[in-house]
Amino acid sequence: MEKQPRLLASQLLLKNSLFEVSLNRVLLTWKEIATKKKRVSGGIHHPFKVGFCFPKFLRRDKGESGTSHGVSVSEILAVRELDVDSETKDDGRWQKMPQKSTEAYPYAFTVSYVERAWQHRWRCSDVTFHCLEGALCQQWVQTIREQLTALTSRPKHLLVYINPYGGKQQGERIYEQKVAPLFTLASISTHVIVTEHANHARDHLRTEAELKKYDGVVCVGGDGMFSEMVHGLVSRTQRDNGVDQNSPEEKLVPCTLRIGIIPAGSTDCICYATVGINDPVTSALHIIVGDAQPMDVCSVHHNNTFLRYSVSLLGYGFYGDVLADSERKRWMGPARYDFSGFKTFLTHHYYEGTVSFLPATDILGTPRDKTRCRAGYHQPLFLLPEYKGGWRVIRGKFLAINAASMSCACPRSPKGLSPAAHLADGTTDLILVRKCSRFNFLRHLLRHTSKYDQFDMNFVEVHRVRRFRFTPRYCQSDSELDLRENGKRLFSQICRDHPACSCSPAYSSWNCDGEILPHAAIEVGCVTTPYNLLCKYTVHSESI
Ligand SMILES: CCCCCCCCCCCCC/C=C/[C@@H](O)[C@H](CO)NC(=O)CCCCCCCCCCCCCCC
Ligand SMILES: Nc1ncnc2c1ncn2[C@@H]1O[C@H](COP(=O)(O)OP(=O)(O)OP(=O)(O)O)[C@@H](O)[C@H]1O
Ligand SMILES: [Ca+2]
Repeated sequence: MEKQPRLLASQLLLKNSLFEVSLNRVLLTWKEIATKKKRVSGGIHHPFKVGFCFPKFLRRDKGESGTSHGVSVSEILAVRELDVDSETKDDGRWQKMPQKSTEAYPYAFTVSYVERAWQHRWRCSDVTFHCLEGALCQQWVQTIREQLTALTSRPKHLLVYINPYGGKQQGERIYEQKVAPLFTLASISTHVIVTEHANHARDHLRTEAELKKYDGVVCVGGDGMFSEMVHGLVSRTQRDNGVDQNSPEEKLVPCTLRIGIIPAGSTDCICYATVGINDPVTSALHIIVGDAQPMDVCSVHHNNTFLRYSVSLLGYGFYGDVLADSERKRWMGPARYDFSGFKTFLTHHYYEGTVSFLPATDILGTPRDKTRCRAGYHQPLFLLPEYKGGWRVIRGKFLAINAASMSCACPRSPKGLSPAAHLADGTTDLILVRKCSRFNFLRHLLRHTSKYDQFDMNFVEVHRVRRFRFTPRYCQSDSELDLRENGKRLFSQICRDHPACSCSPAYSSWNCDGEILPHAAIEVGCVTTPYNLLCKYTVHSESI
């Protein structure tokens, strides 16, 4: 790294030890100055004692002159002057300073910063430096504040929507107890809306919200809430730019606001697959430091009519049936998916139809790669010079047809439905699971929870695609495809007509990021758009 000119350097007291503290445009570092007489009790205050990974750029070396630490300026959350008198009043957190030290260093300031903890978790940590003079203390506070103000990617005003009914119905509590205090610490002003009904956030964003006042929007909830935000923002942007959403060929205009997710849902796959963990504090800290990550958005059409956008899973067959069944059991909370998953596994329905897809031949990388794409760990993608290939058509009987635009990693399956899917490459991984025995399907499902390859089975195939279409076999006319009206009627008719069909219904439903689509025949196009999530790392993908 290029050597940066020093902005400030002083000898300051940290707990009972003297440190050489230095600030440049990139790093704040503090290094213990060796003294003959070592401090007797308490140990120096250092936040990384208990085996944590170090923050970005942080080093802790123990050379001749003692321990040294560093934190990236981009991961400093706040700095504030401290009332030393109140600090030394024992609040259980700070130890009383020896009389000699407080007398000599009566001024202090505290720096709050991101500490990288275990398994992708981030935590907020504090370090307090004591100064000899008030002017020096103020100079440090002012200089660090100036550095933070210069970080233009950080949000200052956020519009927050809380779904009080998502997941375990803890959205409001999670926000008030874990997130709001961090936003206050980082001087972020918020306008908070607790939603009163489904689609409240979507409609407010689409029509009413004064978006100019905000640097980003935040949803506290699950994948369904995130989907509401995407629909509200994307629809508004297309309307404002005269883009016809009903045309499958139209290019989406990216919107300028970023969306942050505070996970408080049942699956939280969008948060988990991007950040690596579904942890509200981690997400809040990513939002504060202004991290961003573009992501793929698939638009789903039926007969030249726009249905929905999808950013994670479009699933027909197994995941569609699990969702349809689980919606009636919302009262069970997140456990509804396990219950309906078990039930759907036992019913073992397959669905006949035709899948046509346009393979993504102009990129390197396949769904069978061993690489993992999370924000911050992005594998660079390369454009191949020439685009070749046309549509491919596969007919068959499928237990599941899944299109994963990202890995879809979640606590149930930490590697996800398609572990090597990229976040922002304009493709989706199309996974076809053909009719097989219950035992084999169970083996396939179990592999989502282990290191074994779920695609390495002769009834499973996976293709990285730019577009795909699905037409169910018993699709007689387009008007007939309103599932809610015709699904049941067709089911009984087909069972009468095809006694060997094991009573599999003609249609399943599409699970589109946790919402049921009203049609079985769909056309899907995938594009990369900079709908940045605020809760991500800063590294941008080489998106196409
Ligand atoms: C035997 C254990 C096998 C476990 C296999 C686990 C694979 C789990 C893969 C999860 C993929 C989630 C994709 C994300 C979808 C989200 O856009 C959506 C909205 O939040 N969530 C769901 O649709 C929620 C979908 C939830 C699906 C849960 C499926 C549970 C299957 C349980 C099968 C039990 C068989 C037991 C036989 C003895
Ligand atoms: N105030 C509300 N009352 C009822 N439903 C709401 C309200 N606000 C939002 N919703 C709807 O609740 C549904 C579920 O929300 P959410 O995605 O937050 O939780 P989840 O379904 O439990 O989690 P996941 O999607 O991660 O599985 C969404 O479809 C959303 O439209
Ligand atoms: Ca993708």
